[in-house]
Amino acid sequence: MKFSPKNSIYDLTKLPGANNFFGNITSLSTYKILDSIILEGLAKICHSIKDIYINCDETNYEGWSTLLNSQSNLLHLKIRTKNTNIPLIKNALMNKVNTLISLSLIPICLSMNIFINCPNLHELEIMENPNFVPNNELYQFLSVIFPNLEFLSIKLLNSSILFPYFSTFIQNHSKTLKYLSVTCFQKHLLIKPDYLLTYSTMLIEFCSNLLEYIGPISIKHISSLFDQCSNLYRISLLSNDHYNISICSELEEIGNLLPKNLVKLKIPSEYKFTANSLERFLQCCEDKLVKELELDISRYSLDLQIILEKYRMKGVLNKIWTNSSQQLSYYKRSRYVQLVMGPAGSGKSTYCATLMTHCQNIGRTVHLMNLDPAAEKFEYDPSIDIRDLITLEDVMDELQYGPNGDWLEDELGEYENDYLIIDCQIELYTHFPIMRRICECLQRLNFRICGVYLLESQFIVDKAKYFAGVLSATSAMISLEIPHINVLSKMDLLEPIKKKELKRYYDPDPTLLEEEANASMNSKFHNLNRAIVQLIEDYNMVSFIPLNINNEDSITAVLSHIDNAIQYGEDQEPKEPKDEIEDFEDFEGY
Ligand SMILES: Nc1nc2c(ncn2[C@@H]2O[C@H](COP(=O)(O)OP(=O)(O)OP(=O)(O)O)[C@@H](O)[C@H]2O)c(=O)[nH]1
Repeated sequence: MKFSPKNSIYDLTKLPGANNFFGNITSLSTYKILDSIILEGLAKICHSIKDIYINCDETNYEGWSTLLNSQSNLLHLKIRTKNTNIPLIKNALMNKVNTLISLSLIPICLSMNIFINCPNLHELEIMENPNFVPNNELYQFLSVIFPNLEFLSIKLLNSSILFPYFSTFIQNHSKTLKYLSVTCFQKHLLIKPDYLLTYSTMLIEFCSNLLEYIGPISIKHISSLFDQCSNLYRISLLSNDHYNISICSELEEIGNLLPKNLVKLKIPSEYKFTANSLERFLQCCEDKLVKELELDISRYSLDLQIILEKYRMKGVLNKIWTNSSQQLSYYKRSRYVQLVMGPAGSGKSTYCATLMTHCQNIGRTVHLMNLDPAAEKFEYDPSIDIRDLITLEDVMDELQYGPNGDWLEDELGEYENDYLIIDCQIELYTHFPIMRRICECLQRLNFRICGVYLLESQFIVDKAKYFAGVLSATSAMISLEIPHINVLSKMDLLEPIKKKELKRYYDPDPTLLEEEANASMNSKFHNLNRAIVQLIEDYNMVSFIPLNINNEDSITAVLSHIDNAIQYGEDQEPKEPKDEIEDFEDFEGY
């Protein structure tokens, strides 16, 4: 059982049934929050926590200390904090860590000598601490051998003075290590060249068991790495330099020495090569590789694009990763769009702003796109703005002027994390075929589109307005031919009694509604009501999701319906070192 407490002033253990409910917790994590009352309460009833994740920068660790003291079988410990030393946690962990299987300290924030006796340690992730002067305890820790260590991830300062010690630590574990990641949380590693040479020699001499390697290697050792570590199936090289370095001959050599199971190769953008050497490399891939290759070369000049496309078509490259600023035009990754529609005042702009905030909070990148030349101000600056192409004055001068496909394609090409939210004006999809053209353009650019149609909840309880709303939503759905979700906006304004009544409309039975509508209308409208109900039934797609913008769960529910409609997340890539490095940029402020 997992438990992630949110901030609360209550002792949860006083709740009825708490012993049964919380007593079985095996995994506990807190995020940015440290509530001693909760943790001390849990300490009384939870004694079988195996997996602990402490993520906070506060200084009061009383609660965690009490909780850790009451545990006897810790297997996984993860700590993220900007604090440089946390003696309370250190004391609580004393003699409690010898059962650990995995340990992650980002950055190192405890005296490492408490971890010297962890015979079962299988995974270790540590980050150098810029404010933690290396002390004898750390050197001592780096001289210990953990007989079961298979996964090792080390994050360094860019010119780490500890690098040689880490290098020795790696060598000492070379027999068991399968996964090794040596990265830097700033953009560039700048290890002294002679340190790097010694490290590279060590790596190829001792670490032939590696299955995955992320880290630096001296240029002159690149081909030996491929030759000696023939079990590698994922390799991400990190440059140890700011400058461009030519690796033409190395690239050709690598081709001849490819580990046959290689599925991922990442070459840093500082490494340059010619189209000819790339072609020779890919030729070898075609001949030797058993599996398809995912290649991230962070380069995309036209000559390289043509060659890459040729080998992609042959299936040698299943994916081509690009860096953030540009994209390969043929790279068919999925991208996503929400077209937010609805009558004037239904809450479209408010919905867009709410979603932007929500996505920011959960760490999702989304961009706002404005298609309204008359728009004046936004809570979030649009990433793509029609006002860059056309002003309201232009529109008035030349009424025929609509969004221009070339402009749209140019703008859309810029985004790597492509999730766009487009705030649409009602005229765009009802009066002109422009929205359909935009949808076609987006689909050509490999966007998956979901229409999100907002209707005000207050109006919907009135049958006549319900029919009108459903017809306008259906008209948008039919004219655009894209997956479509109806959202009932402004639920926070609805009285509780009306909310109950509204539930019938979430997934309505049109026949019932027809009877109710007929009861309050003149009989000459009954045929019309019948025809509308028939239409709704034919499309069988009219249902509504309520949205209360003041309730995070409600926003999450709406977003997950939309994600489901466009299958967002289905082909998201795992986080790569580049992303991880960026994650730690906030440590630069130490
Ligand atoms: N209480 C509450 N007010 C809302 C909500 N959504 C929108 N509003 C208010 O309703 C009014 C119209 O909202 P907008 O987001 O501008 O609506 P819109 O659909 O973008 O309007 P147009 O741009 O004219 O088409 C504003 O005063 C908003 O503050 C909501 O969920 N709850």
